[in-house]
Parts: sequence; structure tokens; C-alpha cells
Amino acid sequence: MAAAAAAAVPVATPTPGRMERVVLVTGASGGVGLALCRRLLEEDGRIHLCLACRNAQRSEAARESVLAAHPAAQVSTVEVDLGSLVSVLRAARDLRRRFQRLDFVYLNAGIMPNPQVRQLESLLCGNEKPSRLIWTSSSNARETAFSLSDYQHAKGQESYSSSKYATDLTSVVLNRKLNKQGLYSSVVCPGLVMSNMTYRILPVFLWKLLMPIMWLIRFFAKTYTLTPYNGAEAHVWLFKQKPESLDALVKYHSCTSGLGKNYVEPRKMDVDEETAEKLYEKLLELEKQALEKYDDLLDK
Ligand SMILES: NC(=O)C1=CN([C@@H]2O[C@H](COP(=O)(O)OP(=O)(O)OC[C@H]3O[C@@H](n4cnc5c(N)ncnc54)[C@H](OP(=O)(O)O)[C@@H]3O)[C@@H](O)[C@H]2O)C=CC1
Ligand SMILES: CC(C)CCC[C@@H](C)[C@H]1CC[C@H]2C3=CC[C@H]4[C@H](C)C(=O)CC[C@]4(C)[C@H]3CC[C@]12C
Repeated sequence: MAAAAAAAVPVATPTPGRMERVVLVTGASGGVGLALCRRLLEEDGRIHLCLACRNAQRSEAARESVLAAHPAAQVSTVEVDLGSLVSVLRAARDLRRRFQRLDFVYLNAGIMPNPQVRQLESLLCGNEKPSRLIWTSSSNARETAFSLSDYQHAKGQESYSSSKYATDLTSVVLNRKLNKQGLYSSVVCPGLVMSNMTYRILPVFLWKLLMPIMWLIRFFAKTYTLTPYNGAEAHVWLFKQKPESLDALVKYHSCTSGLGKNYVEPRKMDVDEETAEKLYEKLLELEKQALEKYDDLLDK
């Protein structure tokens, strides 16, 4: 299975030319990630879009559905299970071989931050134009759920809030370390979106029954974006911004008004920069230990 997860490149997909922007989206097989892919191509049909998914069938189905709406688009796939270090390293090696740089990486499948980014550093840093990392975090990221001494949350009960807080910290520290090398990182919250994730909280039929109530709630709670399309608003907005104009300590929230109008709301994050720095040191140490075992998957 792990070998199969290495990398599948559709043969028909051309290698991106020098001037095309390359955009990688993780978790692109459904929900916010897939809606984001469609919306990005509406913004710029010339990008080379690479869908990073863990399941080959779902990945191909996503690629076909994106191509159905944008037949001339350049869409490729890379298989990666972000829960497996070997799979992440193989996919990163494959991406390093296929692309000279990555202009945008949307880290949308929500798992702990390391080492997916570090393995792509050579594609993200030192390019002519800045590269961007955009993490799908959540308004549910909470400092109280996170502990530096147990940053992998082995002992806690709030892994979701903890991992999203770790994501926020990582984004903050990456900006401090890598802005000067041309890498800019941002975090977004898609709001409450109906997707496979929420269908694991309540069954689909119940959400459908609740939908009229949620449309009403949306007049008061603007983060009830409800559809993946609306949830991708902040991601798409960031795609159009100059990275130098963004605040590293802000989370960008997708919002939808009661009448269905989408907009983005920046909110200051409650992150301690010293904790961010300490987490970064710990992640580097963890990475060093983990990578010692997988020397053959690293480019020297
Ligand atoms: N829905 C919501 O209300 C909210 C969502 N979010 C965040 O938005 C992001 C997208 O979620 P959403 O679209 O709602 O959920 P979905 O479950 O619809 O999509 C999640 C995507 O991530 C992929 N994925 C999950 N685990 C892995 C893995 N180990 N390796 C590779 N890919 C993986 C899934 O692949 P597969 O198809 O194979 O399962 C799928 O493509 C997440 O980070 C989530 O935490 C934040 C706030 C609210
Ligand atoms: C009438 C309905 C509103 C009743 C639904 C009750 C609950 C099951 C849900 C109400 C709000 C939901 C959530 C809000 C925030 C999400 C957050 C941003 C996230 O990242 C993960 C999912 C949420 C926690 C989501 C979960 C279901 C609710 C609690």
C-alpha cells in the first residue's frame, strides 16, 4: 500500500512551463479542498493544479470533476497519506522531481504540521517570486488544548483543537524564519461547512433536517458558511493578495451573510510567539530523529 501511495502522475498532464504558477492542494478529494480547486481555476485558468490525495480512486474522480468544469486546465495528482511519514517523504521527493518550484501550497487536510513543509523547502524558498503556504486551521484552535510538553497530544482529549493551535503556531514561526527567503504562511478558517468531516459528527439526514435552522442562524453567525464553496472564500481571497500586505498574526475567516454573500474577516490570533519558537525547535528535533530512518528518500 505504502509503495502504491508513492506517486501517480497522469501521463497526459504536461509539465508546467516556466511562467505558470504551480498550486498544490492537500485534501483535494472532497469538501473544502475540492471546492477550492474549482474556484482557483475560475480565478486563473492557467495555473498548474496538483491535487494531493491519499486515495487513488478519489483522487482521479476529483481530477475528472475539476477537468469537467475546466477542460483546458492543467491538473495532475500526487498520492500522499499525510498520516504516514514514508508516504509524505515519497510524495515530497516526487514533487521535487516534477516541479522546479511551488507557488502556492494549500495545507488543507488537517494533520500536524511537520515534516510536510520542510521536505518541500527547496521548492518554496529562494524563488524569484514569493511562495505561499496556506493552512486550513479552525476557529476551534485553542491554546488551552495545546501543551508544549505533549505537542503530539498523546495524552490529551482535544486533539483537533490542539493540532489546529499547533498549525497556527507553526504558521507564525515560519513567517519569522522564512519571510526573508521568500516564503509566506497564512492560516484560514472555512467556518462551519457541510462535508465528510461534519457528516461524521451528525448523520447526513439530520444535517439536512437542520439546514433551515442553520440558514436562519447564519443571519447572526456569519461563520456558518455551510457549503464547501463558501468555506473556500478565505483561501481564494488569499490567492489574490500580495503576501507582504498580510499580517502573520491574523487568521482569515471565510464568512457568509444571512443573504448568502461571501466575505473574509481577519481576526487576530491568540498565539504566543515564544511558544511558537519552542514548538519549532521541537518539531525540528522530531524531524531529525524521524528522518534518520529514511535516508534513501532524501535528496542529498
Ligand atoms: N467542515 C468544517 O466545518 C470545518 C473544517 N475545517 C478544516 O477544513 C479542512 C477540510 O475539511 P473538510 O473539507 O470539511 O473535510 P473533508 O472530510 O470533506 O475533507 C478532508 C480532506 O482531507 C483528506 N484527508 C484526510 N486525512 C488525510 C490524510 N491522512 N492524508 C491525506 N489526505 C487526508 C480527505 O481525503 P479522503 O477523501 O481520502 O478522506 C479529504 O480530501 C480540514 O483541515 C478541517 O479541519 C475547519 C473548520 C470547520
Ligand atoms: C441547529 C444546529 C446548529 C445544531 C448543530 C449542533 C452542533 C452539532 C454543531 C453546532 C456548531 C458546530 C460546529 C461549529 C464549529 C466547527 C469548527 C469551526 C470546526 O473546526 C470543527 C467543527 C465545528 C466544531 C462544528 C461541529 C458541529 C457543531 C458543534
